[in-house]
Amino acid sequence: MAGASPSARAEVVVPLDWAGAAATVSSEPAPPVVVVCGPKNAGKSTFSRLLLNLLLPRYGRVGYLDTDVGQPEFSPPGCLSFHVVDKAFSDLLNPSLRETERCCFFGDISSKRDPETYLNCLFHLYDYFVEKYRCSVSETIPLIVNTPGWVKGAGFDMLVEMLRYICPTIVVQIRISVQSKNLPDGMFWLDCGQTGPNMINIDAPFRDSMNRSLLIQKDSYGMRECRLVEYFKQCFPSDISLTTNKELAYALTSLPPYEVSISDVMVIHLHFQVPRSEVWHSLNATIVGLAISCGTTEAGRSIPWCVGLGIVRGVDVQRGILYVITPVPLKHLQRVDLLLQGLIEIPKSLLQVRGCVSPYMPTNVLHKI
Ligand SMILES: Nc1ncnc2c1ncn2[C@@H]1O[C@H](COP(=O)(O)OP(=O)(O)OP(=O)(O)O)[C@@H](O)[C@H]1O
Repeated sequence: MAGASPSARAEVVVPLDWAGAAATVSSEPAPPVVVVCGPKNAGKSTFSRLLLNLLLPRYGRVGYLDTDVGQPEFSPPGCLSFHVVDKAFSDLLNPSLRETERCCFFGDISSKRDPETYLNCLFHLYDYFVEKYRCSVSETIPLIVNTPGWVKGAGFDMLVEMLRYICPTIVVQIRISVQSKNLPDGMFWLDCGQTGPNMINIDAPFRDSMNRSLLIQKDSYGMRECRLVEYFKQCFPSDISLTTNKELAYALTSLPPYEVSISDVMVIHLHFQVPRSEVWHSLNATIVGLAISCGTTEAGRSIPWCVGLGIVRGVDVQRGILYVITPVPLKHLQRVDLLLQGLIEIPKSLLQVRGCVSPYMPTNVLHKI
């Protein structure tokens, strides 16, 4: 299939080396821990989906560690998450929201701003996987770790840290024809002489007539917006038709919000500081991570688990109440004691609806409740 043109992209292309790599991984004697890495848009997510579909019939359940905060596979933007998947992908080309087993809200679309916290979230999720799915033979499941496409500079350093921590049994590296954009060949994260995992190199799926990789650029901004729109659509039963963003914006406006007493929650600003007197106002018309505080782990980390996202659609400082819209079920919300504010914004398409004053702006937030 080398030489396939990207115009065929409505259907997944499975080059021979991809099929071979997936077959090798799925025939490993023990459930593998596979890290998929390579430059941006090389096909890491697509290959990971293909691999997951191949592992499922044998294992029944496959763990998936979603580490790309810009374009997560199963969660809204800003999250790192761990999933146990038991249903194959019917669409290999597009991500789909699924319930997470564990999620950390990093609150930004790139790890650049705070690599240390990013890595701590990732290690925390991996520790969870190991504790729950590697300690007892009967529970053991394979794991796919799809990594971000930032493979140079600090992005490379983070990938090295990630690989050293996870110690995968297989690394699948996707390479493109511009060698300078690829990761180094071989076990680049290990010191000389150390033994490592099985390495498999495959090529990006599309090539031009000169055999150069053709990368399909994605509309990352648009995809993030869609992700958030899809996420907040879950506030409504699936049989309610919300085909346009305008319909969704109206529906969100008329949805009775949860009332959260300010005294019951603590606010953590993840990537900036806010003067004490402005903390509550700063939440208005923002997306927050709804999280549950936890004690410090054995590894010395205290990263709260996030149960989902919410839109703070109003703040009544005098009554000490926040008004929050979220699709998170009440049983999980009852345990939430932290609001994590990052830099994930309400999609513009929900804020700037023609013929409708934005439901989230401060002057207009409370009177419809
Ligand atoms: N085998 C394939 N067949 C058809 N389309 C593909 C294939 N692989 C990738 N694509 C398309 O190429 C684009 C990039 O692929 P993908 O999202 O899998 O790359 P990625 O390496 O995960 O990107 P990122 O670095 O942004 O996470 C997507 O639009 C995807 O649908």
